[in-house]
Amino acid sequence: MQNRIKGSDHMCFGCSERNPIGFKLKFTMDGDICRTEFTAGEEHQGWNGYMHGGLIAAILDETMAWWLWLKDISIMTVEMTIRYSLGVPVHTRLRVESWCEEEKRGKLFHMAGQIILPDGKVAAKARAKFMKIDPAQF
Ligand SMILES: CCCCCCCC(=O)SCCNC(=O)CCNC(=O)[C@H](O)C(C)(C)COP(=O)(O)OP(=O)(O)OC[C@H]1O[C@@H](n2cnc3c(N)ncnc32)[C@H](O)[C@@H]1OP(=O)(O)O
Repeated sequence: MQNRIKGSDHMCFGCSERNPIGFKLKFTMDGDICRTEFTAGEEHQGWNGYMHGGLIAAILDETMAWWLWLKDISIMTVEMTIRYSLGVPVHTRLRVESWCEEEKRGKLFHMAGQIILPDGKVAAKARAKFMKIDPAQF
């Protein structure tokens, strides 16, 4: 899976440059925080003017996953909850960040992530568990 994710033929909805309908997110590690930025368009709406909640979940999922991928840890999401505190407006530059809260036996990672509006308010916060997997099995 690692090669498929990082190789030139991967089609990940979150991060592939080749996926025509994907987010095409790019990630950097800033100390122990994984960061990306995103601006939602009309096509990402749920309620008029606001981003769809399922797509917000996808961005948070991807950003938490990349904290682990950037450390060469192959994982899959096994659980996620999200607190949606504020609507996420379209056509607005969003900051997204993730971090690790706890690692259990090197196999289960308790992660967190959040979407921050330009005024610094947290619009959505996720907590999720990621399980280490053997990439050869996928
Ligand atoms: C660049 C990266 C982008 C990637 C995209 C972003 C990430 C994603 O969205 S991944 C896609 C969504 N996730 C999935 O499709 C995962 C589907 N799940 C699976 O395939 C399997 O459950 C898999 C492979 C992860 C684990 O299967 P398996 O090895 O059989 O695990 P299983 O035996 O059930 O559990 C192993 C251990 O973890 C524990 N566990 C499982 N789930 C949880 C959980 N949610 N919380 C706590 N513990 C858990 C089990 O209790 C068990 O514990 P123990 O070893 O002590 O008995």
